[in-house]
Amino acid sequence: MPRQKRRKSSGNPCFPGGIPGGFDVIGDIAVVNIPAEYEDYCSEVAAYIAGKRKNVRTVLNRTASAGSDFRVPGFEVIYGDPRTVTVHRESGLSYMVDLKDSFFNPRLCTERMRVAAMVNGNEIVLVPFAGVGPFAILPAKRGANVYAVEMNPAACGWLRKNMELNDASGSLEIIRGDAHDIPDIFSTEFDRAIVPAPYGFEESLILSASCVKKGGFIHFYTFKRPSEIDGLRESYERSGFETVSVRRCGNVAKGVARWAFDLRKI
Ligand SMILES: C[S@@+](CC[C@H](N)C(=O)[O-])C[C@H]1O[C@@H](n2cnc3c(N)ncnc32)[C@H](O)[C@@H]1O
Repeated sequence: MPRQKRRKSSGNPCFPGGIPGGFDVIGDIAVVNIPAEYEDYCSEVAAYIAGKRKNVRTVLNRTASAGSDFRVPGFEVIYGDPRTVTVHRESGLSYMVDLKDSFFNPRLCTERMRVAAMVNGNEIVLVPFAGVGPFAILPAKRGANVYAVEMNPAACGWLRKNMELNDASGSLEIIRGDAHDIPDIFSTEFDRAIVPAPYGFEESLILSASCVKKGGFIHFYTFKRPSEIDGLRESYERSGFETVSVRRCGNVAKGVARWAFDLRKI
């Protein structure tokens, strides 16, 4: 049930510069992470968001960080319909997701388009950590044969649903499994791997790349401080990768950003 307003206030007392940390809109659900010092203002935050984004029917506040293996945070409903299932539209495709059981990050939309634009229709592409499918379905729609690996059974269910919703069934195979087992699962030599690894999964670069052919590409996502990037590039080179490009794509914590490394296996 929507949470009761704890404190009455007039006007908009909190956010002359916007809500700290901002908010995400996934389909018609807004997700916010209200800092402790503002927790008395949940109703005002929700009303502010709903006033700014007219398509929003529900506002969820994160109550626990996405610490689990499946990267799913805890939520409380602070505005509107008490529900967590929605359909998000991105790059002409639809993604259905239940935010209480599966991860989805709308902030990576541009990044997904950037990478998918590099994929040729005849490629075989590996996508570990596929979630509900945004990194996997886009290249499948470009005609590539995509193998998506995801460990969360609920996310696999949504991935299947989204594959059908977007008419990508002919070019996408879903493997429910642990990305650590990739070298044992596949004997395929992939042309490309798109690896949106969760925080701390550095080993998934080498594991995924072991199934990519020489000259093939790996798009690897990692969370680092800017001062670590030159050293990382050198360590990737020592491990047999050429860094084609590296770009920063979003801050995740104070001083820490998400980085996309486009690597070529030498
Ligand atoms: C950072 S999210 C990326 C999800 C998706 N690619 C996206 O952009 O929305 C990580 C995903 O990896 C999955 N995951 C976590 N550990 C895994 C593992 N060892 N093997 C396979 N999938 C895993 C989680 O369930 C989650 O869906």
